[in-house]
Amino acid sequence: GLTGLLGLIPPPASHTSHSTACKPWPGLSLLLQTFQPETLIVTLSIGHSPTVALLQVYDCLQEFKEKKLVPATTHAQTLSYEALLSAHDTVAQKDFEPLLPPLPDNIPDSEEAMRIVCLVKNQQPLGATIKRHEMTGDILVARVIHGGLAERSGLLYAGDKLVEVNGVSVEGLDPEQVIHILAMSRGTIRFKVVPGSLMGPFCTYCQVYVRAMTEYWPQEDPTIPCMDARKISDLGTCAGLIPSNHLLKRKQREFWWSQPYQPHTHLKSIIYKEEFVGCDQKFFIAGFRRSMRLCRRKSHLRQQHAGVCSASGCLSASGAPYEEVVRYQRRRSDKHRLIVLVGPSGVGVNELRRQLIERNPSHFQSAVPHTTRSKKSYEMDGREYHYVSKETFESLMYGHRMLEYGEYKGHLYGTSVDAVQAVLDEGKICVMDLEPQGIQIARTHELKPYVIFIKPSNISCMKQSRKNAKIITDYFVDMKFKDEDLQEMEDLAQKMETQFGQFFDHVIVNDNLQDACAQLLSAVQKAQEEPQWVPATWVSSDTES
Ligand SMILES: Nc1ncnc2c1ncn2[C@@H]1O[C@H](COP(=O)(O)OP(=O)(O)OP(=O)(O)O)[C@@H](O)[C@H]1O
Repeated sequence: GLTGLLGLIPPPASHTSHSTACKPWPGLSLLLQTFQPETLIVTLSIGHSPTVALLQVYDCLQEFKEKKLVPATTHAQTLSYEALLSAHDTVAQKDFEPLLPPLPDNIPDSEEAMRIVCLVKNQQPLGATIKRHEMTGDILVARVIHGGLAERSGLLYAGDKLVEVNGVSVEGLDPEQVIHILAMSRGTIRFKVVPGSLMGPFCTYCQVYVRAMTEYWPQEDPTIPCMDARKISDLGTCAGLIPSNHLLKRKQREFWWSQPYQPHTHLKSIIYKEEFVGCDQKFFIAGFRRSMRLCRRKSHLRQQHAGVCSASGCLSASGAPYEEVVRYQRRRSDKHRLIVLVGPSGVGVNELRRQLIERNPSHFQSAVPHTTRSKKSYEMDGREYHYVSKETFESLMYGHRMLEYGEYKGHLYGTSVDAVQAVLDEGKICVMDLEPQGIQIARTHELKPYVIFIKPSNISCMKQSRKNAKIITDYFVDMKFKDEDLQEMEDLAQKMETQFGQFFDHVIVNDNLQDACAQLLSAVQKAQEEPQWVPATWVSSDTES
């Protein structure tokens, strides 16, 4: 300002007699630089030399510096209204704020909880640190530094998830890469953020996501505090709960059956052998033996007749009607998630599993089951089965290390957690066939199962597609499907969906085999590579360990 300018100018040698001050004065050039030529022209036009004129300007400025600013109202009274309005309009039409880009018109529903934050960065740091969430891989605001730009804006909080910076998605980026984008940005920086659970001082709630574990009709519930809860009553869907004055806010995620149809035409025809010839070597697929499959089916039927799926068995692990869920993104260094295929007998679970493994046996694999029956001459321990004593088998059972087990013709068969872990430890994707009652046991943070329900298409379609299909039974190795088999399959599928639908991460209708196989491959890839909703306990257990 004025004080600063005058501070730079040394006072002239003879301050009082301007008329004699014709010798060089260092302040002269500074004044000349500061004032517009027109100002000097006005001064010169009243008949002074340039130096004297500038000295007069200097004196005026000194005098002005001492004056206090007074309110302009009294002076303004003498001005005309036109002059005042014109001054107002001139100021009002000026753009003092930075111009922000317009919001896009087509913001999807899923972005309802997103916030667009624009900060103007002028040579100063943002005053916030970021970190990568250990499990989800999200980039989060870690700390907002007191007094910094971010804090003063009141728009960014610790725990907020960064989605985009200046239109660039940060998904999959390292914090260092995001910092680089920020460092390179000048002027307005536009963030797209999802508010985190640690919200700022203006938000007193924290948001929790839950998955409905049972059907619920709020209209019939006299104790419901908020009718909006209706929106999360669909079995298996996830919703955000905000225990605040709004009580409940919907954040519906259509993640159950959202996989797009991707036709695939390069699948090989059906092969019924356990041994396959790969590019240059033979490989063996375990877990497809007839006794194992029949034992599994028998155990399912037995459990059905015994009504094993009690009300609480179908709810969450804690028996609650809702289960808290979080978004989980598998990191490249993490083990793969277990892929569980579930479906009514004969629907094609084993056919699909076999085709998937056959496509890439070095990537997909079955777990080798255990049995108490003795090894046959052509079998190898650890290839068809792990052959163990009844005592060993039972200790695995009672130690809750068996994901499924059953008895067939006096022998025990089952698949252990350790057998699945062995596949995952090799860096492969373990694909297993499980009766729905076993899903609860498999739902642990160590296996993080992704459950795919294989559903039959309608009976008339299946009559066509299953013309040459064969089912295995207790008495015949290969038997054609009868109409009642197809009907039974459809009925069982419906029951499974009703009782266990909350556990299904994805559903594939097995009509055309090649299409179903392509859908399976795509779902398995997404399960490993894209963020998915998982029980919150799976993620917190990992953080603690
Ligand atoms: N989409 C399809 N189109 C035609 N045939 C199919 C299709 N899916 C499966 N099949 C055939 O149906 C028969 C039964 O399939 P699969 O053996 O996979 O049944 P499953 O679901 O594993 O039942 P199980 O409980 O008996 O083991 C097989 O002959 C298989 O090739």
